[in-house]
Amino acid sequence: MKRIISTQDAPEAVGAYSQATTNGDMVFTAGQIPMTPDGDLLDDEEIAVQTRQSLENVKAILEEEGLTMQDVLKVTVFLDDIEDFDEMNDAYKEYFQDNPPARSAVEAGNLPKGVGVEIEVIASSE
Ligand SMILES: C=C(N)C(=O)O
Repeated sequence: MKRIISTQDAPEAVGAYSQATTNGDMVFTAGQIPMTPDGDLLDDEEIAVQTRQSLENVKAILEEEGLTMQDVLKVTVFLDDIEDFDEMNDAYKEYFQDNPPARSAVEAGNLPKGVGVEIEVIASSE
């Protein structure tokens, strides 16, 4: 059965979605943008900073469900500008050093709130 995951350690949704959902096994996070849990938008920060905040939000949501970044199976990274790929990737590596999950990284352009990056993951407790 679908269950909503919610934590105050990640920013509230900026639209009509939940921070994450689970069926008790798989966890699907919403795309996390570089916004602090207090609601401060880091859209003017460099892409490395935006990437780290997005991944900190992912981490907090997973922790709410008792999972860690090691439990992530798949990541999708949406970039406003694919030219930011290398900078994003360098910051990203800090969170996934060994046995990194599968990942897709694409230029989406015009991300919500004018941010440079949005990151969503699928994780599993199994
Ligand atoms: C930021 C989002 N994840 C959204 O608007 O769907």
